[in-house]
Amino acid sequence: MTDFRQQALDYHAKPVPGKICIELTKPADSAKDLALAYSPGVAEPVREIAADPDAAYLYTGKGNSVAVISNGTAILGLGDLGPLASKPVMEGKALLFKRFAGLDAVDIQVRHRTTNEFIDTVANIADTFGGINLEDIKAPECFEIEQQLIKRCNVPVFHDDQHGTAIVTAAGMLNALEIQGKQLGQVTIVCMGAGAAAVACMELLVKCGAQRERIYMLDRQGVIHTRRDELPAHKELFANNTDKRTLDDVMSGADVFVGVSGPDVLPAETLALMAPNPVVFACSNPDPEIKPELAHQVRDDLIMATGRSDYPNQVNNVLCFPFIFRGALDVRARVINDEMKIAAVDAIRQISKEPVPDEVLRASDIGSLTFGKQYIIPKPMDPRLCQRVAKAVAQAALDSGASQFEQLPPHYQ
Ligand SMILES: O=C([O-])CC(=O)C(=O)O
Ligand SMILES: [Mg+2]
Repeated sequence: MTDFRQQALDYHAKPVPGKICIELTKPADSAKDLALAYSPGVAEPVREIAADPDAAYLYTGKGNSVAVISNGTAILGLGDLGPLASKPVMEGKALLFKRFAGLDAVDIQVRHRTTNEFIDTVANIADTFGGINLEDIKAPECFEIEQQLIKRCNVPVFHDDQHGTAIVTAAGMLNALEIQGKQLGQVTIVCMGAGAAAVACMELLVKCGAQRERIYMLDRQGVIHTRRDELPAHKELFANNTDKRTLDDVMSGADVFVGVSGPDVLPAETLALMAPNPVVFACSNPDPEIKPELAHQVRDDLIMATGRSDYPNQVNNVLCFPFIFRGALDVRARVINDEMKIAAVDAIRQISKEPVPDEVLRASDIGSLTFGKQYIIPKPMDPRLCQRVAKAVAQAALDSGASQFEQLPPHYQ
């Protein structure tokens, strides 16, 4: 374990500190090159953009760029550790944007006093980028922040921990339930955690057919029910009219557990209470709500997923955010709407049901992968994700009127 810690630190420190850098896309060797790149040549695109802001997509990197913006108030499942401490995660997101979707992401950490100050900061720089990916911002502020920024920005704004996590969770859940022979509309769901990811996951599952009355959400005080006082608006949405109060109460006979809370909060004895053939998504990062080894010891009929890459079934927003932005930016969508999110769910689901390319098996160091309990969702390095998810998202943007384009760009046709 210490060895892994050192490896992780060395990975980040050597040979140069950090995980990303900037590269030039144009020659900059001769005096002529510099005259074009900088003064006087640069004045020409300046005039074009001043006359028509859309010209920025033609003459600058705007259309291929995403800002990854955090204030460090909910870094993974680690908590509120401040803006600067979130930088490795935000650089990590930039690494993933580039590696999986060819997008140039810039990580930005914002220090602020009030929520409005954060909103103003992001709104004031948004035009620089093709899209804004909000990351690791705690609830309940994240809801207000995202809603205000969607209103104020001309480019798509997407809170990854809400919607990226929700899209991947919904895709994995629908596939897992299909394998277990259950219907989303009939299952009882326990959601441990009531933060950004929890609320968004449950909302998207409801849009996909889950029944709100069969969802039990828990925060640190236990089950969120209708007789609790002074619930914030986002918890009110999932206040259940029930006498059940504890995790054990709601886990008895439950079909699904979704953990988006913190490490080791699901005891083995509680897992044992679930209905036959349960689905357990323990998605807290980096440490899940229950260790897969322990879960499998307790029962052999479950489908288990975590947010980590070192276990089967990684339910992590990396399967979504690079591709949803790729699709959205490719058709210059103004927003990322529900139609685009559902299109991403369907595309991710479908890929895992098809034969897996050899390069994915090699990269995962696995001999074979077939749709089943150990493989409910594609691997992040599957090249089909970029082609298929981005295309589905782009098409949904066109069909739903979120894009100003009339047809898909040629590389999708
Ligand atoms: O970074 C990850 O692995 C997933 C994520 O967004 C989070 O846990 O906040
Ligand atoms: Mg996150």
